[in-house]
Amino acid sequence: MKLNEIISILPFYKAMYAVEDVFVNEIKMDSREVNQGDLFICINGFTVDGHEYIDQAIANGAAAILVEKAVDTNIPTILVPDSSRALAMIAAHFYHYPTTKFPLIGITGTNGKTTITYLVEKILNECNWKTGIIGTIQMKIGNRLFPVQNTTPDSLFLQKSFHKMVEYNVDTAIMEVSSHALDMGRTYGCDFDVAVFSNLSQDHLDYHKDMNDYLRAKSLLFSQLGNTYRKTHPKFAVINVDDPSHDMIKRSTAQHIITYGCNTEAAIMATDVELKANRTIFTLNTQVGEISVSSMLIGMFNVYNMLAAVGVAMAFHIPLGTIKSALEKITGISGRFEPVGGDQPFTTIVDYAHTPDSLENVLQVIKEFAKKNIYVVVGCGGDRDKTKRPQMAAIALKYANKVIFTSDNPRTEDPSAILEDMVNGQMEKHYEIIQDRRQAIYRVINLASDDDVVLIAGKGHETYQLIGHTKYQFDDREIARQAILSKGK
Ligand SMILES: CC(=O)N[C@H]1[C@@H](OP(=O)(O)OP(=O)(O)OC[C@H]2O[C@@H](n3ccc(=O)[nH]c3=O)[C@H](O)[C@@H]2O)O[C@H](CO)[C@@H](O)[C@@H]1O[C@H](C)C(=O)N[C@@H](C)C(=O)N[C@H](CCC(=O)O)C(=O)O
Ligand SMILES: Nc1ncnc2c1ncn2[C@@H]1O[C@H](COP(=O)(O)OP(=O)(O)OP(=O)(O)O)[C@@H](O)[C@H]1O
Ligand SMILES: N[C@H](CCC[C@H](N)C(=O)O)C(=O)O
Ligand SMILES: [Mg+2]
Repeated sequence: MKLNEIISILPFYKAMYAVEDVFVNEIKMDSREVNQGDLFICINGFTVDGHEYIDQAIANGAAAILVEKAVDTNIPTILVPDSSRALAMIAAHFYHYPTTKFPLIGITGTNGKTTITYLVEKILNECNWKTGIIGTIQMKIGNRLFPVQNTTPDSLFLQKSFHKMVEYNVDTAIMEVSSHALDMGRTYGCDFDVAVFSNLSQDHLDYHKDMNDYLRAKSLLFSQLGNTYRKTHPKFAVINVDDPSHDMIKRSTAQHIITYGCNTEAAIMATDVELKANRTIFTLNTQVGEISVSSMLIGMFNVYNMLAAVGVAMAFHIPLGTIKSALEKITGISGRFEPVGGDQPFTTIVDYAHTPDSLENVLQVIKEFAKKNIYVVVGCGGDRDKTKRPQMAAIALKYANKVIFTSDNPRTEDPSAILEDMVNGQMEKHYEIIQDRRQAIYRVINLASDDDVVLIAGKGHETYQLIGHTKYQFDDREIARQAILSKGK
């Protein structure tokens, strides 16, 4: 695309050097990835300032650069007030507004986003729709998998990926939308058709200044819903009305609302809920009828996740029978309440609970069904909300007979300082601290005997441990399996 066509969508800019005949091959925001003929967009990040890498981008062959600070260059340079915003608009334009070509579903909330994404995928696949997914575990286009660095990647990665989805002819795309992404504008330029709100509880107070600010960020998905009119079908906000924050979310959108819940009157409700150790049965009540559902997903929180997915299905007029058959086929979601092992006389569960609310939810389910002792291995991530550390520790101690506190992803923090934040001031003392996560898992598996339940929380599907800036190969499920095999040898 020609540079002057790319910048034609920007309301304000100042161009230095002639831009008329410059052809742009690709858009890049990382100087290390720039190739001959690319447009390099300088982003002032949290760690470094992209403007510092202009020379490298030029040496790699950049045809032009876009900046938000005056710089001295000898190639076509575009100066804008805000290069992150410009990047989002330019990326959408460069890739021909891919999200106007299929319905886009965005899912936000503190817990349940990944789970709901895969439930929605299953329902849509049941209708033989081709789907694309972007979220915590990976990007998935049809059956092709791609790694992602963030739950919601930056605007350039997003628009490029949606373009791939158009090429693959997806019928719809489903994505998790994190509060960070909304706050940083990674989803500017996305044309959402359905937005889901699952719940709000404490997390990310390292980034958001308080819970109100966190909620404000979440609400941006709903104010962004339907702000373009390229698509003709109606837009929907799917909202959990049992969550105390639902009202603020409702007030953030001018679009149609589909409510769901169990305790408050809603368009979609679950009644006669039977929570069993290996199954969840409920009556699904909707405005088009009711049907019974028997799911292999465990726990009340998964009833809510299923209702959210039903809300999305309702926005697309998917028949109840199809929804039921999809929900009943799902055996589980990677790293979410995932059983490990098989023949051992105790139960081992790996779960991605890394917030106080999710840990409490999962432990409530385990408490309900555990016949004997409950053992928990848990830690907290470094460079993340410190205030959740003592809360998660207290929750683990409240439900478990013994807790092994260990490292999660310490990142750049001292692992022993994170553990100190967790245990400092705890009244209950039935815990051990084993910083090395592998040893902690071996210890807990050795402790377990007949009919006990072991919960290994926090890392779920993750296949690495991030210590300092290094990613080490690490998978809780793999280590737990090895520990079970070697137990008693
Ligand atoms: C705090 C934060 O969100 N940081 C994100 C941000 O990184 P950053 O601002 O530090 O980037 P930077 O390293 O300063 O680089 C600035 C610019 O210089 C460029 N650069 C850099 C080096 C170089 O040699 N040349 C060069 O051009 C970079 O490409 C970039 O354009 O931009 C990066 C690229 O988009 C993100 O990957 C990164 O997410 C980091 C990894 C992260 O951990 N983010 C977390 C907090 C996050 O966003 N989490 C939410 C999920 C939360 C949840 O749901 O629980 C998420 O959506 O993932
Ligand atoms: N609706 C829910 N309410 C509370 N806890 C939940 C809910 N759904 C799942 N959980 C718990 O939260 C954990 C994470 O679930 P999931 O990965 O679906 O959430 P997420 O919102 O995608 O998380 P992330 O913010 O890391 O992307 C699960 O392993 C489970 O312990
Ligand atoms: N999306 C969450 C994931 C946390 C997972 C946990 N294992 C950790 O590293 O803290 C975050 O980036 O805060
Ligand atoms: Mg997720």
